Amino acid sequence: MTSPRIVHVATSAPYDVTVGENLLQDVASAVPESAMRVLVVTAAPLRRHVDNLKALLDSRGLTVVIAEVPDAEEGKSAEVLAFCWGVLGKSDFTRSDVVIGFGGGAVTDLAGFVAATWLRGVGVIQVPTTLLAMVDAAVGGKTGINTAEGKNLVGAFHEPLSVWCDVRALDTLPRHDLVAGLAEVVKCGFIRDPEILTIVGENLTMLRGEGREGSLDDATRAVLVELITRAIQVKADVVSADLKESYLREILNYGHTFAHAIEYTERYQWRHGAAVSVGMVFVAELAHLAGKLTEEEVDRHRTILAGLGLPTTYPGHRWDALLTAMRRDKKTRGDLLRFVILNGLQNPVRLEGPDPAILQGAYAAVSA
Ligand SMILES: NC(=O)c1ccc[n+]([C@@H]2O[C@H](COP(=O)([O-])OP(=O)(O)OC[C@H]3O[C@@H](n4cnc5c(N)ncnc54)[C@H](O)[C@@H]3O)[C@@H](O)[C@H]2O)c1
Ligand SMILES: O=C(O)C(=O)C[C@@H](O)[C@H](O)[C@H](O)COP(=O)(O)O
Ligand SMILES: [Zn+2]
Repeated sequence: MTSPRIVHVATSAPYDVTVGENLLQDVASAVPESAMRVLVVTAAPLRRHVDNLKALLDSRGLTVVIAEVPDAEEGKSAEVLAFCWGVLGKSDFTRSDVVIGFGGGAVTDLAGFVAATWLRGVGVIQVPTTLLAMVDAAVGGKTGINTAEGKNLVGAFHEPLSVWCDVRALDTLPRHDLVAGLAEVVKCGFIRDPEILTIVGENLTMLRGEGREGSLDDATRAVLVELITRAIQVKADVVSADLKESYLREILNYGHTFAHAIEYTERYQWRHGAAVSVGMVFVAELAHLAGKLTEEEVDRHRTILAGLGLPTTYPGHRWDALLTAMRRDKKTRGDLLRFVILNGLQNPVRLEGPDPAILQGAYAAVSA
């Protein structure tokens, strides 16, 4: 890769997202001069990378505290949040100190919420290390945790100071996690950027990466850099126009009403991206039954997602549990379920209070 790609997020507190290689020195340099202490929130699989970052932060004379939290969704809990507050308190963190989120989307969601809540808000630098966190979770300032009742039910909008996507981190990412991240990339293709669908469609075998061992090859990395940059651009444009999700931002939730219900029902044993994949097929079917998408457009969802090796079906006979979870979705207003659907590709609209018969019909269409 020649030079890093930079996407600017033009909110009222603007920041840059950098996509490049070997960025740890840049991350260390991005900690503001005013900071004395840095809390790095991370999970066990990232230990080696974090040790390298710590050495760079140490050499800047910063006091570095590492909070290693339970991996994946287990880290997004009130107990783990309180653990991080305890670490910050015991280390005398002040408002000029900084949190770094170093890991997948679960870590960046938690780290962002730790920063949002400590002393009512300190700076956070996000260093996403999964594809999904690079293209989505670390960008846009949505932070939060899960509760016993559902996914992401508690959180805050708290934008990062900067975001650093080091694509070399993807060399150690398990193949199924890379593919899960592609679901959010494809989402950006369906809601806004058709070129994403073309690029993914032309490189399905390469992106699926069956039998791949070790580092990504240069060709795959180049395709990923293009897709990562495009997906971040979609998100940056949307959150720059509507940070707090008054309406437009809801389009980034395409497929998520059903997806979050799957994650909750499955006790978070499904990866978020895999659930989003099924969720997009569900809303595509819903849009078809509402007369907004053609059969061919629904098939395009299935072809591209299944072509990447992502799931497109979910077991039948779980409707009651799924519906209960969907009612807790943040787009719900009172008793009115609201879905983001497509009225033609790249034209997201809202479907409010759909007839229960078409909801059941869409479920039947994705049932295995
Ligand atoms: N805030 C937002 O806007 C937003 C957007 C999308 C998703 N999310 C959230 O993000 C989470 C999903 O994120 P995810 O898919 O990254 O899952 P994840 O954070 O659970 O990470 C998946 C696994 O990959 C490991 N890992 C991370 N980087 C690695 C690396 N470079 N090499 C090897 N292993 C590595 C993790 O430790 C974990 O075991 C969900 O909680 C979802 O709700 C938030
Ligand atoms: O940034 C957004 O806005 C999104 O909806 C992006 C989603 O991919 C992401 O999973 C987000 O965490 C969902 O948020 P929620 O508000 O539905 O919890
Ligand atoms: Zn998502």
